[in-house]
Amino acid sequence: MASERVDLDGNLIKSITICMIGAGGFIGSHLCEKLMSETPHKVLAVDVYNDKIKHLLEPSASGELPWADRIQFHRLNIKNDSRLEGLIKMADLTINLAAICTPADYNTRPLDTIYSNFIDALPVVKYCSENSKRLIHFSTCEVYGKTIGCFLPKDSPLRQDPAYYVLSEDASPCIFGPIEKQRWSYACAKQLIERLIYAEGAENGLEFTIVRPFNWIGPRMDFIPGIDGPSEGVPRVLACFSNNLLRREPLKLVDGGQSQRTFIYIKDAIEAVLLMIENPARANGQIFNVGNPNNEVTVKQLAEMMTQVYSKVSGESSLETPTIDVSSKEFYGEGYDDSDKRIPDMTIINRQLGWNPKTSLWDLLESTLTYQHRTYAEAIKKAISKPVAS
Ligand SMILES: NC(=O)c1ccc[n+]([C@@H]2O[C@H](COP(=O)([O-])OP(=O)(O)OC[C@H]3O[C@@H](n4cnc5c(N)ncnc54)[C@H](O)[C@@H]3O)[C@@H](O)[C@H]2O)c1
Ligand SMILES: O=C(O)[C@H]1O[C@H](OP(=O)(O)OP(=O)(O)OC[C@H]2O[C@@H](n3ccc(=O)[nH]c3=O)[C@H](O)[C@@H]2O)[C@H](O)[C@@H](O)[C@@H]1O
Repeated sequence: MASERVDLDGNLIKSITICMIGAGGFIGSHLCEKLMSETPHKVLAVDVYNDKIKHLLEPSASGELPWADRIQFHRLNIKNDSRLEGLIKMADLTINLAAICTPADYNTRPLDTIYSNFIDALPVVKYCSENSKRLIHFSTCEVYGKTIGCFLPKDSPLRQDPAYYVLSEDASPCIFGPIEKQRWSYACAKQLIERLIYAEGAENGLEFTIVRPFNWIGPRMDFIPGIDGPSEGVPRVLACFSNNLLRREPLKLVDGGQSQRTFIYIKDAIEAVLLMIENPARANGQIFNVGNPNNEVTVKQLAEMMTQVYSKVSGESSLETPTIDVSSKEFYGEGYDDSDKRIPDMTIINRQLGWNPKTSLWDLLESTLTYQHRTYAEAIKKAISKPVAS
């Protein structure tokens, strides 16, 4: 099967070795799964954790692990480990996913956020450039910040004009709030590393691709507080709302849940990444939005849909008051701010890779919440029934 695979231009795809940094996270775990089950490529998986890829590293009960010789886990922190350059040299391609990327951290741990997203990524870029290795770097749709439209008067008809809100890689400006709104520490660090990578390409010939994910969601995203993550931790919205539904608590709508997002199923997004990996001639030198413009909702609508879907998959009735409003200051603390709306322009990824997302929001929530229920419902029940220590 594997030897007959061809790229978008009809050329045979050669097997390569990929150094994947942050392979133990949400996106990394899905990308490793895809590479193991559908391609002949080898992965040097780098992370400080491997819980989310354990099933790919250890034989199942039947003793089978068909890709055992194609994936190796290297537990290391890229902040301070001299083995990193050796791993990048051994690989044909490096994919960097490592980052602090949960909004609750941006305003409360701004230094860690900036170091993680800019300083810690510097050696990765440097080693790729010096050793003439290809780099796929994960940035974010947050580099666009706010839309131009949100600065127009509330009743301006221009707010309905896509020119004022669709986010295009080669045309949209990056609009952040003031420095005291530390929310933007993440977006700003990601923007600077994008500019550095772009400059390495322009001045030193680095072969790079930059990915800007737009709210990729699915199984294994983040953690459920108190079950497989800290009780006081605040994950991204999918896990926050899943946690509320599992515990039969109202879902918290930050500032009324009026912000808009487009959500894409992780499995659709991973197809796009695989196309980038296997079509370097079409992906090098490009910045790609990867999202699903058809799946736009306000956060409030997301909460309502998740409540309905969870009721269907769990068989439990929903609460009489399924949501409550909470201020951003109360929920995230001082210095929070928000992106108002995020619609990706798909022109470049369509043209270069012919890729389009497939899964509707309802369908992706149904498979994701089925997973959440199956994985966590029992553990939550046990945790809730434990007597609280006095
Ligand atoms: N999930 C999304 O929708 C989304 C959206 C925009 C951008 N991104 C970007 O994609 C990348 C991956 O996101 P994710 O959702 O998989 O996040 P994640 O937190 O699940 O994964 C990141 C992984 O990187 C590892 N890591 C962090 N610092 C490290 C270090 N110093 N050394 C070694 N490993 C380290 C973490 O342990 C974690 O496993 C990030 O760069 C993020 O900014 C993701
Ligand atoms: O996923 C992305 O594309 C990018 O955006 C995310 O940022 P954001 O979408 O703001 O993060 P979420 O935590 O998923 O929040 C989405 C929205 O839901 C709201 N929210 C979150 C949690 C909650 O319980 N209630 C609630 O109303 C937030 O205020 C925000 O408006 C993160 O910054 C990154 O993972 C990533 O770079």
